[in-house]
Amino acid sequence: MEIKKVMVIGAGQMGGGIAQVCAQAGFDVKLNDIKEESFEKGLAVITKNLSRNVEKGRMTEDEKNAVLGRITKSLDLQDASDVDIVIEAAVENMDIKKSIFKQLDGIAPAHAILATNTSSLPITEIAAVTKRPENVIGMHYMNPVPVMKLVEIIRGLATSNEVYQAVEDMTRKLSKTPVEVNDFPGFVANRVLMPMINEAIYTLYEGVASKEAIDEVMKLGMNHPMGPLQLADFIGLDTCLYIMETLHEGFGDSKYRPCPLLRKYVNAGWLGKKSGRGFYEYS
Ligand SMILES: CC(=O)CC(=O)SCCNC(=O)CCNC(=O)[C@H](O)C(C)(C)COP(=O)(O)OP(=O)(O)OC[C@H]1O[C@@H](n2cnc3c(N)ncnc32)[C@H](O)[C@@H]1OP(=O)(O)O
Ligand SMILES: NC(=O)C1=CN([C@@H]2O[C@H](COP(=O)(O)OP(=O)(O)OC[C@H]3O[C@@H](n4cnc5c(N)ncnc54)[C@H](OP(=O)(O)O)[C@@H]3O)[C@@H](O)[C@H]2O)C=CC1
Repeated sequence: MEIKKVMVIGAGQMGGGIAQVCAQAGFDVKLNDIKEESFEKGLAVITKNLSRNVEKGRMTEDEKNAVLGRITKSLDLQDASDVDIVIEAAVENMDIKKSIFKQLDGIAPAHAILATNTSSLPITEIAAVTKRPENVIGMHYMNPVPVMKLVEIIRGLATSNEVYQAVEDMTRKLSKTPVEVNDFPGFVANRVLMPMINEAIYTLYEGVASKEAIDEVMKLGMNHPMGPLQLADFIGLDTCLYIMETLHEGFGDSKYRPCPLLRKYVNAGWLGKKSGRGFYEYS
């Protein structure tokens, strides 16, 4: 199965990054969002990232323009009618993802792979709303996508070997490293990472230390590139909360209960870096 044409759904921090790395690897990419404004915002970030590559001498102006030329705007899911793979990176909400996959199933060609960048939601449940569960798979990129090497590839219960292989081959073409995991809430990355972030939030909530001190301990003591609260802001506090809820509900174990402070911040609209305020403030 050869993949040439790609559609990415959601032009946010992840969708924009996925579109960028696909276009850089030579794939034709349709970048879809519900709002034109969100598409433009996503494209502006991609342009800025590519311009930085030009400034650093890693790419010529012509190469940058060629990459941008491979990305086209889409505001309509009907544009999936001629693609080989769709990579969905809309918001982390099961109802929204199910609605998108149901529609895509009626639009995308029969051979097309329907992949999701979900950070935690069960692939098998998303696949079940389609008539092609064998073509549905998790393709979980890490943030920031242009920098991070890992793609966690998650097989749903019915995912075919051929589809798994095609997604693994595509991952290598993007110069990233695939790691295969099975379909359990949070997969591996967020099963391990997110309880640590949630515990750091509890540590702040219970007054054990200041936010700066908690981040400093983990950066200097464990050599993490970012402290857990800074990382939570970077990921998006809404996404962190959705992931904790998925773990809590999926395993039914109280050890995954989201910290009330995390919920409070999300309810306040403090979503982290993307909204200008989370544990820290951003200008
Ligand atoms: C929630 C999920 O489902 C899964 C997840 O993604 S969890 C999150 C996983 N990601 C992480 O844990 C990231 C942790 N943080 C880091 O690795 C680093 O802090 C970082 C790579 C983000 C920044 O690195 P840094 O050394 O502090 O900063 P900086 O020197 O500015 O950047 C390093 C490089 O990354 C690039 N970069 C940084 N942020 C970027 C972004 N948002 N987009 C594109 N490129 C970026 C910079 O241009 C720079 O490139 P060069 O060295 O080639 O010039
Ligand atoms: N943040 C992270 O570190 C990581 C996130 N993920 C996953 O990637 C996905 C996206 O996260 P992220 O990029 O951070 O989120 P963002 O909030 O940055 O982006 C989501 C984008 O999807 C758009 N969108 C919402 N609903 C639809 C829809 N029905 N159709 C098309 N576009 C839609 C939003 O538009 P608008 O703004 O107009 O509502 C927004 O542009 C989530 O599933 C998340 O769990 C995976 C790995 C890491």
